[in-house]
Amino acid sequence: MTAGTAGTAGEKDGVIVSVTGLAAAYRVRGEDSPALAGVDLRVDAGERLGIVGESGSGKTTLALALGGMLPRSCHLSAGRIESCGTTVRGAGGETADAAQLRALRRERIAFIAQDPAASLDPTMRIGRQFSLAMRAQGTPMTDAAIDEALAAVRIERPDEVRRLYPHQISGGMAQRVAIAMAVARRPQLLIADEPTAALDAEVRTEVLGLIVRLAEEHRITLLWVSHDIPAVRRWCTRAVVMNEGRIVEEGPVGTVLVEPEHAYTRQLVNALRAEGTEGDGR
Ligand SMILES: Nc1ncnc2c1ncn2[C@@H]1O[C@H](COP(=O)(O)OP(=O)(O)OP(=O)(O)O)[C@@H](O)[C@H]1O
Ligand code: NI
Repeated sequence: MTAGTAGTAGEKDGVIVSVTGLAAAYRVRGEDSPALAGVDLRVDAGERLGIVGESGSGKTTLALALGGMLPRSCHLSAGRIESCGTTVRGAGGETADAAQLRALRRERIAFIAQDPAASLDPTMRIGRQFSLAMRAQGTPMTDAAIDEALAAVRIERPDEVRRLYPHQISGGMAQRVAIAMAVARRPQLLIADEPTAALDAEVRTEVLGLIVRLAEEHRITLLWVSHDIPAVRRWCTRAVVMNEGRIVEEGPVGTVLVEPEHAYTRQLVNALRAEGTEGDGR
């Protein structure tokens, strides 16, 4: 539905995301299964926000809602979402229209999903899909510029990689290509949902560091959904902890993920201490 009040609103200075009272549920076999139960979230320009919390706590649902990317089975029952100046959902339930959402996703938000293979077209050479994606958003890139973007994510011999199909490169390299494409679009907001879950530990650390470096370099606000608390602590500026569809704790990473107040967060952090996996931030 479109209403006069929805659409591209005058963005308040420096506020990239503003969510209030957001409630969402998935329709499963005719029953509503709640996923978000009243979420308030504000993200300012230049922040790197980590969203952590146990599986099923609503992280992905929240991330998708920001870009109006939820599947049809999920409906929003309350709340307001403003992303990069677009009212994705107004408080009265009015939503941005398809053209506004397309513009938002093409020009201002980029999404890096968990599975790199899924975000690349298996039938097209890397260079061609890179070039088509850039042309689609009205900022075409030369092959030389694409090579530069690939080199920036530490792909050696980018001119060769550009000529390959996705199945001819490793998962780690495919993920780097996906990151290079997302960053080349120069979005205001980059949403990464467990972008490295499919990678081994060594590559994961490198790729995460790359995303953060590129986000800083190009002043891209980063929203990063992760189970990796030490990595969020190392690379994000602020963290929110979700539990059962709510944000139960938020603040600077040095507080929330080191000396948490909430019992649930403390349990997460203590579990890491017991495993001995925290400490060096990897
Ligand atoms: N497509 C779907 N259909 C039905 N229910 C869903 C769907 N996607 C998510 N859910 C449910 O909504 C709730 C929130 O899920 P969500 O995927 O947002 O959690 P998450 O924090 O991202 O979990 P994870 O860490 O496992 O990715 C969960 O109860 C989940 O089972
Ligand atoms: Ni998820």
